[in-house]
Amino acid sequence: MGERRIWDISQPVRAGIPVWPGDTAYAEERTWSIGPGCPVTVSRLTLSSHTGTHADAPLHYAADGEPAGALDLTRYLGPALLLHVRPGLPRVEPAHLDGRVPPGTRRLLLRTMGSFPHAAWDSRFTALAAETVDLLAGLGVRLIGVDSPSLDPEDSKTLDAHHAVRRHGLSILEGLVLDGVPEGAYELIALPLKLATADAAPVRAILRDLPRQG
Ligand SMILES: Nc1ccccc1C(=O)C[C@H](N)C(=O)O
Ligand SMILES: [Zn+2]
Ligand SMILES: [Zn+2]
Repeated sequence: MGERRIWDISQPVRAGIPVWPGDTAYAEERTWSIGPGCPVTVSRLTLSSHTGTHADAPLHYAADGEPAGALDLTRYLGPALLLHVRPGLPRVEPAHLDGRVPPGTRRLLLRTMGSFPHAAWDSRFTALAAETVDLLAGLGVRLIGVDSPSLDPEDSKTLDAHHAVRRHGLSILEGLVLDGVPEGAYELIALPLKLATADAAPVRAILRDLPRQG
């Protein structure tokens, strides 16, 4: 039985990782370094709750929303469908997914980029129309994952897509790296760090090919 391929769909978190304009830059300082009388390397990490590939908690977009430590883990582990949409769209509209999401799809990942902008922040990322969130919830989708850094446009003040997610009680992954991953069905594993009271948490997101039938 061959090993099932693992697709690493996570951003490398490192000094200089592009972050949301004005957000906390990632920093890593050595608080201990291996040397005479010191057997270890230890680091202090400074980062935003939304650094890299992460899961939003409802607390991020609702003051009374649950924090990252309370997220339902079943959302972040299990069968998922990956679909590509044309790069450069301002928003994914219902028509872009017409007939492509089988009813009963629980986890839907959308690749909206031609290639992930690892080197620099790109403000022109693709958002989701609130109507698309409504459509997906109606089909049974319970987790939406995107390569974009947000479900809403960078300058949004109303967060229409996030609030549609809130209304339907859906889960969110943002900042996925989906370059080179073909459309299709996979097993998603992307468990949020148990940051008990935070508004979001980093994940190590991977896809695994499904077991061969028969
Ligand atoms: N750091 C921020 C500061 C202000 C407003 C948004 C952000 C975000 O990171 C967006 C977030 N990833 C989101 O879930 O939409
Ligand atoms: Zn976020
Ligand atoms: Zn978000």
